[in-house]
Amino acid sequence: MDEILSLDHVTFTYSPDEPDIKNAVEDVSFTVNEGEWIAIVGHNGSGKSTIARLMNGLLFPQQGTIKVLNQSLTEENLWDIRSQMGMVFQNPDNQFVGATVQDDVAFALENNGIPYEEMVKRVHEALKQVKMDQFLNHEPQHLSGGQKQRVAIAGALALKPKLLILDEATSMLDPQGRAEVLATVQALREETGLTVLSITHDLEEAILADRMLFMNGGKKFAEGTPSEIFALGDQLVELGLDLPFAMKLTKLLKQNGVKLLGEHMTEEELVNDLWTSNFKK
Ligand SMILES: Nc1ncnc2c1ncn2[C@@H]1O[C@H](COP(=O)(O)OP(=O)(O)OP(=O)(O)O)[C@@H](O)[C@H]1O
Repeated sequence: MDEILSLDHVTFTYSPDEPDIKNAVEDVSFTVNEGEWIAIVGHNGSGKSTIARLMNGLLFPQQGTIKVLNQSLTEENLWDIRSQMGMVFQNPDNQFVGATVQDDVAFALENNGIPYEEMVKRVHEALKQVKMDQFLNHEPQHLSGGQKQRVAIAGALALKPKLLILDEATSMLDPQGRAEVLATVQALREETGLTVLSITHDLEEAILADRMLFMNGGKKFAEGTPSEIFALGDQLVELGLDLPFAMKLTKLLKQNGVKLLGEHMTEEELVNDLWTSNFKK
């Protein structure tokens, strides 16, 4: 599998002249391979946003290396490397630059000097991929939060990035908007094999990833599949993370003597187990 991004023993401090202040990111290594969805989780101050800024070249580490497509990220190749990464941020209202949906998606293409016909084609394709092609001429203020984030994803996709980074991209949305955005990302992965890195507080989002990195106090506390990470159970809670709803309910049901075969991360799995273990004849 091709490596898209890697951090190798990366350490960063916002206060290099003050050794008493803890590093924001300390000795963190991980790799994102082509086609994977990696989720970085952790409570406030655990270093997630700093990692996002480091990956995007807004900050440079004091120690360690960051590679994108096997190229070390430096001030010289920053713009070239950035163009390979599509980023979607937290606030849907801060990301719109165009007066209409299509202007917005076209904006970065225009800045990158993409010829007009190619630009029109890419805008249509990208909006179709996020199922917003019927909104071409809509004004952003008339869209829901979920729709705005889908347009932001289209804006990133139009540049044909190697990696889509979602930086708390669902955290300001209502449950419906969040579900819409996550379904869009899942569909894109199935249809195009898109590589995704999401930075999130939302464990329901992290469950969808192939692998999770759990940050604590600037360090990588654990890395594994969602099942491996959630198997840490109470340790996660002690370190400030809430467990997914289905896991909490499974625990309570078991404590109350309800027969269940396993632990469950999703409501669907839990319902299936409840049904087979208790009602199915
Ligand atoms: N601009 C800054 N200047 C100085 N210290 C900072 C700055 N930004 C973050 N920090 C510190 O770096 C550490 C990691 O913060 P970071 O914002 O990366 O964590 P986070 O996991 O993204 O938190 P949150 O979920 O609240 O955004 C914290 O101790 C934080 O106080």
